[in-house]
Amino acid sequence: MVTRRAEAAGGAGATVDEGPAVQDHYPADAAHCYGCGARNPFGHHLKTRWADGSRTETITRFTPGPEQTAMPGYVYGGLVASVLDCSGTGSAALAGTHAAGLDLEGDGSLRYVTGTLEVRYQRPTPMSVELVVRGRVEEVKGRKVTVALTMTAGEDEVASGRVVALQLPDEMRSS
Ligand SMILES: CCCCCCCCCCCCCCCC(=O)SCCNC(=O)CCNC(=O)[C@H](O)C(C)(C)COP(=O)(O)OP(=O)(O)OC[C@H]1O[C@@H](n2cnc3c(N)ncnc32)[C@H](O)[C@@H]1OP(=O)(O)O
Repeated sequence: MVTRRAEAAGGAGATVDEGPAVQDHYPADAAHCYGCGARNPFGHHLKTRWADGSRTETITRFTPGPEQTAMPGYVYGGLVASVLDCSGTGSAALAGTHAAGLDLEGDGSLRYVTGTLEVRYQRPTPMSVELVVRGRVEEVKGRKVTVALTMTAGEDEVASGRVVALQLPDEMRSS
């Protein structure tokens, strides 16, 4: 378990980053994703966790490097979209697995793909600063989960968006 205390997340002593990362519980045959797959040696290896006990808010962290530059000192927008994307599908997996009454560590995670990704670039995103993505689960409806996302760099909200994720159909899983 990773526990981090972050004043920025809700005042002194607020506890965030509790519990297991959903990506560590993806089935091995569905863990190759560039953004979030543990089995992709070239990917981001994002880790998404419940932010607190409410099971509605998630948190994902990523620090970009110089190879992800748009212009000197600032992050490529496609990278921002990619991090929001897999933060969204990870949040959907947490929410869908929880809604199905499954235990992440005992049963593993359900797997979701992106149906729709919306991104609003609010400010230039600074390089080499930890980006913190917070997800808010808006709806779990059948196989579909909608997640609202914000990305902050330090004190600044640099991007926001929304992911509609669909539980991976069995035929895609076996292909
Ligand atoms: C991807 C390759 C996997 C290979 C297998 C290996 C496993 C590896 C795991 C992959 C992990 C990647 C995680 C990282 C994120 C990505 O990068 S995923 C890659 C990008 N995404 C894609 O390629 C997905 C392409 N799209 C599709 O395959 C299909 O359109 C989908 C998304 C599976 C949906 O098809 P479907 O399951 O037949 O959906 P359907 O039953 O028609 O609709 C169900 C509900 O969803 C809604 N819906 C359907 N499509 C959409 C949509 N696009 N937007 C919003 N709502 C939608 C419908 O309106 C309906 O809503 P309700 O009426 O119930 O309210």
